[in-house]
Amino acid sequence: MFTFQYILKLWRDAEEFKPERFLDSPVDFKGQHFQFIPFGSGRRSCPGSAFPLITAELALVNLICYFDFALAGGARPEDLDMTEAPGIVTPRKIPLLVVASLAS
Ligand code: HEM
Repeated sequence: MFTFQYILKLWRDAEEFKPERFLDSPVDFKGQHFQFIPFGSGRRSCPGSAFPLITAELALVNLICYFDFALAGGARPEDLDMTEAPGIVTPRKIPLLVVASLAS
């Protein structure tokens, strides 16, 4: 049974925003590594996973290409509170406020 406490043990500094933890990591999303299974695992895993992988990348690339982003109110990345709220899609407890401006 996956509990939040169990997941905290699987990741170092689990509650900190460290996307670089995935760089050069053997952990991937394809259902073999149970600490990270966004599309489930096994025979009932998501058959549609290819679609969001491509479209999410496309959307993200377009946002990064056309906008500059800054944290609202001059907040610093290291001060972000990454606490999660309960829910099916694991929302943030405190909303992330960013200011987007057209890239120069
Ligand atoms: C970011 C997008 C998506 C995420 C995170 C996601 C995630 C998941 C997860 C976690 C499951 C349950 C797997 C399990 O029970 O072990 C699932 C099942 C499923 N997903 Fe997705 N999914 C996404 C998009 C899609 C899309 C775009 C489609 C179809 C075009 C799709 C079709 C399905 C179907 C049919 C199942 C049921 C599979 C079964 O029970 O055999 N999903 N998905």
